Amino acid sequence: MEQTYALTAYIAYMQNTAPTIAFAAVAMYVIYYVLSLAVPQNNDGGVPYIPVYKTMRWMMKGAVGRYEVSQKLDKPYMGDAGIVKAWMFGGWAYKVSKVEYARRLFMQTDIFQKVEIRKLMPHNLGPRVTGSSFSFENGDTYRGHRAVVGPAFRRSWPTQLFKKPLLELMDVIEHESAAPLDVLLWLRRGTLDVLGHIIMSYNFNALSDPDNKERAMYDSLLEAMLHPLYNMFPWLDLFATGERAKQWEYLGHFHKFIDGVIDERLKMMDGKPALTDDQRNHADLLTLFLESYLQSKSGKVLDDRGKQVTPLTREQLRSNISLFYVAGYDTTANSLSYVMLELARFPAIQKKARDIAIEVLGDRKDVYPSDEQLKELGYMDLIVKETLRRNSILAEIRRRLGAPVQLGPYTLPKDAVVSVDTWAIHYNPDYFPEPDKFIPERFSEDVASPLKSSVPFTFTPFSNGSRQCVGMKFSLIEQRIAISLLLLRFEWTLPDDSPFWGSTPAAPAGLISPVGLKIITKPRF
Ligand code: HEM
Repeated sequence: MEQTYALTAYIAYMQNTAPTIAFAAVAMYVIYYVLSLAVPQNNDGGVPYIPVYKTMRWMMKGAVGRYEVSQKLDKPYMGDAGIVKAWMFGGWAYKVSKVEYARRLFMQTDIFQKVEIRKLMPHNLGPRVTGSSFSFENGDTYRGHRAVVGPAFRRSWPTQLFKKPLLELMDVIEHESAAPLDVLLWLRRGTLDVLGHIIMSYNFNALSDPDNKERAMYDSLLEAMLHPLYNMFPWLDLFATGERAKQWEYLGHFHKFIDGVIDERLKMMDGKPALTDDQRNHADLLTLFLESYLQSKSGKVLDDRGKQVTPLTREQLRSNISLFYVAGYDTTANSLSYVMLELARFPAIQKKARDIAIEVLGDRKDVYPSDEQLKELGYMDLIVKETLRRNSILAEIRRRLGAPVQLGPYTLPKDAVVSVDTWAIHYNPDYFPEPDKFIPERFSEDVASPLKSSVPFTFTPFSNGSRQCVGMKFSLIEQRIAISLLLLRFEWTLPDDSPFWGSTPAAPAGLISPVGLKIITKPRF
């Protein structure tokens, strides 16, 4: 009887206290976890670090601007070390701002390897979009992808390829010019229509049909990929609900959509004779990519070391096409938005550029550059370069260490994630004198140009070395044409009360874009 009583008392005691014990255990674990985040292990020789709560606070601030983050958060912690570590992708990652460290990251590709982001964040939605595509592979797998994907980008880019969507963009901007233009919105739609056309002759109708389902899904997916909170704590995707759960569904739709286009094109191309040079000049990227894929199936494609390439799987074909969209869409739209912003802030440079466009193309509404005329519009490239120096779209160019690396007094451990901090370098007065000034001529080939930048590996909006952006030429040509047309068709300025006169609100990380930018556009004809 006594024993039964003791047992009942013990069970009652446990029932009352078990939740408390469990809660205490969880709380202790959380405290331990937070502390372990806050103080990184010193296994690198004492690289300075940014406390987690500070990074979190800045990430949660919304559109504060990358310049502010760089100057007020990164710079003070980095000091003279030229390196700092901060919490990202669920762990501590390094950022470097010394040109010597950056040079090694770009050139020593055997050690500074591309981050295979699917392995780093296995539960996260972002890496599923671009899957096993060549941007996230290393070694032989990368070489195989590159051999098949490369020819689609190593081609001429006739101006006619861009004509229809870019002229449509100008007409839409004219139509919208009664009120200040939501620059990012319309340039994103315009560049998506260019991309759809050039990648796989698909018309998203992003300019003419704002409700297009594919575009809306695709925009939402991109937003999901770059969400700072999910990139800081990737495991949150295990508990995706609401909008995030919907974005997981969009991923399935998007993959199915790309698969459908590939199937149809393969059916059309399989067994057909090889393309002529003229057909190749006017073909879309998908055609060139699949031509090369079909050749790899007959064992005709060799990588840069002369090794026969294993044909890509269907999933890899789809992943590479998805990558072209992800890599080429917002990057160019954001860059063009910043060009409009900088030329609004600096009307004398806008006028100089317009005079050049008029001299080359004539002062009429209905002009469009020929391939020959495009060569004479090189000043637009200087504007794009200076714009990208001041507003680098990819704030960080990231690698993972295949072996321990000595950088100055520090030894970074194998597997550490290291990135080049483009904003810190682009605003360093040792590399770019008077960095706050907007001076396109610093990128001129003329040695007498003022404040010329001449230190190698310091201007890297498109990265550097063998992993430099493959779409750079394509993007520069698209921007050269778009800027010339904008200058001919419009004059533009910032509203008097625009916050962009004094600062540049933008997302603090990920792809940098001028959030909320409005510009007054005045048609010239
Ligand atoms: C202003 C526009 C653009 C900017 C600023 C930009 C910037 C970059 C940067 C910084 C990289 C990273 C390379 C690295 O990790 O070292 C990259 C890679 C890449 N970009 Fe671009 N990009 C732009 C436009 C485009 C366009 C239009 C396309 C294609 C349609 C494109 C396709 C790619 C691809 C496929 C890669 C992966 C290359 C590799 O991993 O080897 N990009 N880009």
